[in-house]
Amino acid sequence: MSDLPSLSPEQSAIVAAVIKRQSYAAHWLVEAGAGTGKTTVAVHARAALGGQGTLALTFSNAGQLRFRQVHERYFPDAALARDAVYTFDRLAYEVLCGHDQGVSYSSDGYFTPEEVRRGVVNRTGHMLELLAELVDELNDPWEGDIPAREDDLIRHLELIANVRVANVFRHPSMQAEEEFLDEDDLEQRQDYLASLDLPPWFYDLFTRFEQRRKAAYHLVGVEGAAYDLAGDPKALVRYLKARQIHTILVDEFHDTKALHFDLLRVMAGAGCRLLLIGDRHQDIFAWRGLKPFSAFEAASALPGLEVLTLTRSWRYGHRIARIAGRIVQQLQPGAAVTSGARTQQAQTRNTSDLIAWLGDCRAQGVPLDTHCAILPTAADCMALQLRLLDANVPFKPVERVPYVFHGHEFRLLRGLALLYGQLFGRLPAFHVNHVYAFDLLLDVPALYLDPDLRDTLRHGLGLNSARVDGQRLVTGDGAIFGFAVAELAKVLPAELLQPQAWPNWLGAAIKHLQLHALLHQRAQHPAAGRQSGFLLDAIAERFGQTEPAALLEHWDERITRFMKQRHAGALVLTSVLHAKGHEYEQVLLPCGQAGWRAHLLQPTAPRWRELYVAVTRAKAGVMLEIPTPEVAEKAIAIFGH
Ligand SMILES: Nc1ncnc2c1ncn2[C@@H]1O[C@H](COP(=O)(O)OP(=O)(O)OP(=O)(O)O)[C@@H](O)[C@H]1O
Repeated sequence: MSDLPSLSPEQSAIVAAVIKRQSYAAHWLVEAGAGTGKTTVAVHARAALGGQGTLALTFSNAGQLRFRQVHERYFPDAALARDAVYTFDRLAYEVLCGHDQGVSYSSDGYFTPEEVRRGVVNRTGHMLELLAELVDELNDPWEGDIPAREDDLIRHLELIANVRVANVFRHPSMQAEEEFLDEDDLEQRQDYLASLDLPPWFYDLFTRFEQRRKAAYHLVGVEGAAYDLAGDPKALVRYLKARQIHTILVDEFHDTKALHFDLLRVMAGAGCRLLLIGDRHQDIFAWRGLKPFSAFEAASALPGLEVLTLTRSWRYGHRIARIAGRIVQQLQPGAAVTSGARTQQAQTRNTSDLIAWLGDCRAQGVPLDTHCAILPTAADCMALQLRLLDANVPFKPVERVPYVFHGHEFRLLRGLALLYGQLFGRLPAFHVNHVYAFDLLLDVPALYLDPDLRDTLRHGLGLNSARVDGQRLVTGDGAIFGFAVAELAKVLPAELLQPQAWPNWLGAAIKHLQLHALLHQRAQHPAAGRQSGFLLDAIAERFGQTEPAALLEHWDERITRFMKQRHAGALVLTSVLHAKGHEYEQVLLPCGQAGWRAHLLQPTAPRWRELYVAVTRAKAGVMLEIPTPEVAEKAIAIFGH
């Protein structure tokens, strides 16, 4: 007998509604809290419809994977076809490339299978080349306003992707040609870009990049293909008709942005019924370049919409449900609450010092791999790693959260320690990591480094060589490296050439080289920029305690030891964005400078939503760190005593 849980009556009622209604005008919106079984219901609805003619869509790859996993769990004998569940972008790619059946659905047929085979579709590498050329041209008359190193270009591509999904540049005022705009119009356009945290040069970059990409006959690649499909809606209609698709299931509906909703409108217009499933309080995307968009409001205008709900969480019991409920009330007073089973064991605990508590667990041999520390940003995760390293607690960052010693903050400071050694002491023994740090320093704008000199230094160190398996073959030569550092030291601002004690010099260098501003500018969104600045300060504080040459040797030895010692019982570490869609036995919420402190002390709607997502990942327990009475006062209102 299967030990799988059967659907609850309210879950079954949704599945029944979807299969009973025959009207093509009808759509359903299932608005339900975290852990209520939204994905589970979507999977069952698909199965009940027989699979044929049904297409499931998610926003993220993680969501698509989760849909497949739940399907496999419940229906192990009915393998899910490749084209049964797609992300919006993957669907668009399939439609525009006619990949499956050798058919081109596109109106002008510009992506035939033959062309796809010949590689007209861009990989990120092509896009970067195109962008690098463009930035080079645009930068000439503007004296290099647009940052141009490779990781800057990658970030520009991300920004371009964000404004695509927000449909920012499909707005008529954005499309008008510059020469037809008067000064007021231009000013409005700039204000609008600034309101999305986009730099003034972004308009030119985006529009020209899109023109070139299209002229070069290139599709965006899978990521971002939805943008091209929205410009070619008939292709989508042809695809739906050819495959006789009549029902679209959208899981993670809360992540649907303006662009995706445009595609849903096209699908509804083509006669498809939509089943939209989401939790409005889990909408936590707030990247640069995204304008606010409520998928739920947009859905409410669909003709023949029936709104359904799920009221009980199956992930966690009543205690965690109560915390989640209090957060929801902050966001939407009077909103229906999601309940949790009274019988389900769930603990909500707190501690004044999470790291000390973890250290105790470790000392007692308690494995920590069922515990996941969730933090607001990746920079927060990296700052927490410093505390964990200090306390010798093993940890494992998951998804795309980097190790702190691979981050820009750490590398920039390593670079400063090298410069100090060169100027006033001795250069530490050569280590290849020094070269990566040096590479970042070369691009600090406040150094005003001559581009030719920068190129020569990079070339000497192998930093311009081609990548092999994502890595460059840098030159591991201490003599060349010493020469490069000496050259860079010569162009430092005068204030930094005066001898000063190490920690004071470090502080002065951070200030004169405007590293906080640099990190802010590099971050994907303002909160991440702030946290990145805090992280820089936290590392600087530790670096300031040891003389530079010994400092780097000490850290390299420490890092090597840590990497060797990682083992299965390590604490999982992730950011709230990456935790979405996942569940963990125990969720830990650190509240130091890196953590949820600002969310509790200065809450805003986006912060409440992030806290809600973090809390609702827990199956069996939530532990909150309460380091100060000030935090305690606010925390009690939400987390109880
Ligand atoms: N009827 C049920 N009986 C028992 N467990 C269930 C039931 N429905 C769902 N679950 C379990 O509850 C948990 C949450 O389910 P699911 O992931 O489908 O919820 P969700 O609403 O999509 O979550 P999220 O809001 O995080 O996206 C899973 O562990 C799932 O197996």
